[in-house]
Amino acid sequence: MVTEVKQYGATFRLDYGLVYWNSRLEHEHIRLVSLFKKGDVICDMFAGIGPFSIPAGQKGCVVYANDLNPDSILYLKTNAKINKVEDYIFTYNMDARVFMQSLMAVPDPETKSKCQFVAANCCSEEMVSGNEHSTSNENQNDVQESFDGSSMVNTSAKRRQETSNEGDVACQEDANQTKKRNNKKVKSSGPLPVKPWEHIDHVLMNLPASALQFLDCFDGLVHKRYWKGSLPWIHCYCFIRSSESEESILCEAQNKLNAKIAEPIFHRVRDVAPNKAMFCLSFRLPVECLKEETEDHIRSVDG
Ligand SMILES: C[S@@+](CC[C@H](N)C(=O)[O-])C[C@H]1O[C@@H](n2cnc3c(N)ncnc32)[C@H](O)[C@@H]1O
Repeated sequence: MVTEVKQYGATFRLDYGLVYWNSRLEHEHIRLVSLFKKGDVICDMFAGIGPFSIPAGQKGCVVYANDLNPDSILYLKTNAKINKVEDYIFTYNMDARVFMQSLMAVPDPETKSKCQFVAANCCSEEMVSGNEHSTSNENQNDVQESFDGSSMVNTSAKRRQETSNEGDVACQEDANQTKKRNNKKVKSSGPLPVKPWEHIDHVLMNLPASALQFLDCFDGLVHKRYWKGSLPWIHCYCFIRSSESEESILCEAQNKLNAKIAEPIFHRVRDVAPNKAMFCLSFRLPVECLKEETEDHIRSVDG
């Protein structure tokens, strides 16, 4: 049965028989979205019908939202329209691991001509001065679920400060750069372009029964050479049973990442059974997870 529910001013249409919905997560949805800033790039690996993605879009974040269930994606698209944030939310229907790998793949120069064609069809009027993809305002959403790289170039939010490859990727953005960026004149009301392989602010992993198992996809996912600014926050949901501890979960996460997590934050979301609670483990992606390019790869990508 199709029904509508409201959370923090957003409306969600859904069919309980076809998609996941849990009203008891409302506080958690609000808590996490309150961490996002306007213009942030969000990657929602297990988006469902959008209880994180929709309010993030309402905040002016650009969201790459994925779910394996095609019905979830249908309702997510519907909900993006109902809440008038379809320009900010880009939907994908695939396994979360494949989604992340595709999203973070640096486009190959061999596909460049195709990329430019896609860019010409999708780019919302370009937005900021000096953007080499400046073009028309048509069919902005036609590039959803396309992973040829340039679709991403033209579908998202804010510009990042340029940092040298040797620079400290984990450092905070320079305040002046942020101010300059915010002062740029925006012709369109939609989001500004971003390349996800250059910057993502937050990755959401709300699949508590198995999200930890997906952390291995971050090992070597981010290309050090192309990344700009701070490394992303990963918010990975999990269950902790009475036989387990935060330390054992952290150990599991680190094993999957193949890197040590500095300053992990465990947030208790709710008790789901007498001996089982849902937690959110948040941490910055460790620098050790970054991929160093080989000389051959650099030559091939740079042409
Ligand atoms: C617990 S629900 C969370 C949905 C939403 N984020 C929320 O907070 O309500 C997990 C979602 O992950 C999706 N899912 C399960 N396995 C997946 C996979 N391998 N890749 C992508 N999505 C998956 C399910 O279809 C479901 O919508």
